[in-house]
Amino acid sequence: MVEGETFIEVDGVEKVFDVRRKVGFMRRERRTVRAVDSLSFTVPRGEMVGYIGPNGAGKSTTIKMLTGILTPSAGRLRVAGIDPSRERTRLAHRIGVVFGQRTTLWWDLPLIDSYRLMRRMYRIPDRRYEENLARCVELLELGELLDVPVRQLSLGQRMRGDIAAALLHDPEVLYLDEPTIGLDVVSKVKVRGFLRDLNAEKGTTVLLTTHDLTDIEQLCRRVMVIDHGRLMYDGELDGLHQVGGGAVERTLVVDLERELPPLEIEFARVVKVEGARQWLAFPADRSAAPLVAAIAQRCPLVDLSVREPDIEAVIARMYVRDASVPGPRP
Ligand SMILES: Nc1ncnc2c1ncn2[C@@H]1O[C@H](COP(=O)(O)OP(=O)(O)OP(=O)(O)O)[C@@H](O)[C@H]1O
Repeated sequence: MVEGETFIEVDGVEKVFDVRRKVGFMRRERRTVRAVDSLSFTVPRGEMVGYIGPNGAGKSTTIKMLTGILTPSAGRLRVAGIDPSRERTRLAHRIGVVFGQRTTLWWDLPLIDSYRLMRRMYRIPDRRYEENLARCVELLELGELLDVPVRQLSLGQRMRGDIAAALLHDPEVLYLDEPTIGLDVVSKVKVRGFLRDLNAEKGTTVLLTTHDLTDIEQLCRRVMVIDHGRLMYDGELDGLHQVGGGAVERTLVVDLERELPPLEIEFARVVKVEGARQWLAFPADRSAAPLVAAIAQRCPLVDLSVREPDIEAVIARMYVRDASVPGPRP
């Protein structure tokens, strides 16, 4: 398969769960949940795509079908030409998965022991294992952590350890489910930088699920939005920002040296004031730097932070959008 060729193919895929719920002492009610509904998209080899949506939208279910953990109720699914649920083991050698909220590492063992076990499980040739491990250790700064039991690692360290584990066998595609959840700013920057380099150097196809729009902004040109199991949007991130007729906003929170009336600054508006603290909303596609500079000219700043719009806010806007919004790609 060559670069640019379709690597992931999802065609009219559905996933319906049968759920039984206890409603009385003896009675159980049966109902079905359509977690994924008429889902179709393709991803070419080497692309990094954001896959976003509110809680319960169907993202994890999609990823589980792409890895072969779940079988679709209907439709056709192929990854590298393989039907995941039929040939899960064969596919496992070609994919890597990171679930941010769970670890694939052995909790009580030092990190390096998990890697050694994976080397055996995937039968990774010695040279490839050594090279990939060395690369991950260097770029993800794992050197000091290799002999530490996983349970003693911080969340950010553990996440970097998990990403390395998913890459030791050189997967052609990496599924990332919330890889930066709960990480501090420094760890987020490290993880994003690593993923960007991985994609650029190795051409790894990446499907990234996240609630953090900055992950998407910094890594993906294309974004797919899913809600109630259906694809609501598939296109450039910039297009998503315009959805709903107005750009999504970020918020600059400033602690001023003294209390002031709401600041009046071009392209920003004060949305809240509490003592010397003010919240200024500004378009998400503009830099905060000139805004900070303009405020600092009026009053010295004690502290500041920028809050990103969350995915829910972006999607909420999609429901009030006009008919001109681009729909799913053909
Ligand atoms: N094994 C299951 N049995 C029954 N219902 C399920 C199962 N797995 C998922 N669901 C339901 O399917 C829907 C989609 O769930 P899914 O976990 O795919 O959403 P998600 O977009 O990943 O959400 P989140 O952002 O909260 O992780 C939800 O209504 C969920 O309750």
